[in-house]
Amino acid sequence: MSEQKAARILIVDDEVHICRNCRKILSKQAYETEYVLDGRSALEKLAEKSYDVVITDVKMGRIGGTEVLKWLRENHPETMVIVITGYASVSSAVELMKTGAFDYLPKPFTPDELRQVVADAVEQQKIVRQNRRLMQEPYQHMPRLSHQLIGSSPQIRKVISMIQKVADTDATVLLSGESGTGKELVARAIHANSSRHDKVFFGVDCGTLSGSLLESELFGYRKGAFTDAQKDKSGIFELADGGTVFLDEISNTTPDIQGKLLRFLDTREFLPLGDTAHRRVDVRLIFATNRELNQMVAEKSFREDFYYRIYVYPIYLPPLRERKSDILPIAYHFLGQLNNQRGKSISGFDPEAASRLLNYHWPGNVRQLRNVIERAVILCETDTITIQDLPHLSDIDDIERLMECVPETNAELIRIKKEIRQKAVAKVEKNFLLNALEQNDWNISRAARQTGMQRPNFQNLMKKYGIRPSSG
Ligand SMILES: Nc1ncnc2c1ncn2[C@@H]1O[C@H](COP(=O)(O)OP(=O)(O)OP(=O)(O)O)[C@@H](O)[C@H]1O
Repeated sequence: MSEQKAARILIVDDEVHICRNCRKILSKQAYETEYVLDGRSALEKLAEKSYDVVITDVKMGRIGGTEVLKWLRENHPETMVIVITGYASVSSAVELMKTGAFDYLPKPFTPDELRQVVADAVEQQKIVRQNRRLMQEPYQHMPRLSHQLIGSSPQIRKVISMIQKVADTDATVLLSGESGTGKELVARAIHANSSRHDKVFFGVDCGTLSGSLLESELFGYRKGAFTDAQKDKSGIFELADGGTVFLDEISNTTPDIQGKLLRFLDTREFLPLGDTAHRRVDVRLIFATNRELNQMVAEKSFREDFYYRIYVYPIYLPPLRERKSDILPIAYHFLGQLNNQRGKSISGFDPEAASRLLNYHWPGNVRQLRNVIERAVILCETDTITIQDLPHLSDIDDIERLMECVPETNAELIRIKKEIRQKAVAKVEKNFLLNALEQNDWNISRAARQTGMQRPNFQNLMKKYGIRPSSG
């Protein structure tokens, strides 16, 4: 089912007003809904066509929710089942969850509760489907993309289309995005798809070279230009004649270098240190930054004239957490590579591991994803990666990594503070719930009472963190 199309939902309940109400609430969400009033009709419908989510009452005549669930588990294991139960029969709902229901809704429930549980089920189902597809045919499902750029989110499609449009021009490109989002990969893709593809591609990390060293690396020097210049040395621009030079971390250059690059961009001429004759070369330039250059211009820490000269064709690489649908395809891509490298034949991720990958924050973006998969491939002893093989994706690691961040802007500071707060609170709330439940043999009422919290609130908190009674 495509992401645009709404999910198809079947409601099964012998109380017609419940069916109608559910239908009314869910139709507003652009879901396609149908209802039937008994288990037998439900099984007939389910045999006719497939549904993404089935919401079923437990007790209904001869064929109840248990039978519907059992039939679905055997025949359509990917359909998510939500069980509606009367308060008294919560324990049977819990039993049903142990046999594979996605969640349960105690009666009476509010429209918001229904919407939330259905949205969660639809989301979970997407993950399960995408994961299964990728597990069965990892490569056939990869769209054909330029230069190994994996992903099919709208954002990555836009990047690819921008690469295709600009590659075969000589336009200067400015790539921006957080660390590890794929800026260098995009620079290489531009080069590989340009008429310069059989010429050299030079990547220069401006962040690691000091001003004078960077200058001599880029422009070269003549013997005697400075004390250590024992002989002439060609610079990168000269060596890259006909090709592409990728200048990474351009925000780290001095105003002096920026001025020289500005002149070079205007004329494609440069003067090696200690020389008197200008050289002219044919080089395409691609710049990258993980800082907000316009802000640096406003703060006068980046030259404005240079900024406008390089801001010709900007391409923004969004962080991985903002294009979640790319996570699993990229993960499977790395898994394939690493299987080959390490002589393993791991077929994929189990649903829980896939969910963890999808819901993680990925501060280090695709680079971090690759490292995580590499570690998982090393740790994995079966043919499927489980969360045991993803030990570093825990909340604590996440919080610690956030605490190491050095925000560069106020907006970033606010975002990071908010994330630390949310994750830390989530960690404490989960500890609180698990501790109370464990002390009370997973009896929710007793656990709630012991902590002094209302049972429904306690239960809502459990739901928020996906803590199910069956976990006990
Ligand atoms: N869409 C993608 N598909 C496949 N691999 C990707 C993708 N994006 C990034 N990668 C891989 O992720 C790693 C990091 O990417 P890259 O070095 O291009 O990031 P970057 O933005 O240049 O990082 P930095 O700012 O730290 O230099 C590389 O191994 C790269 O091949």
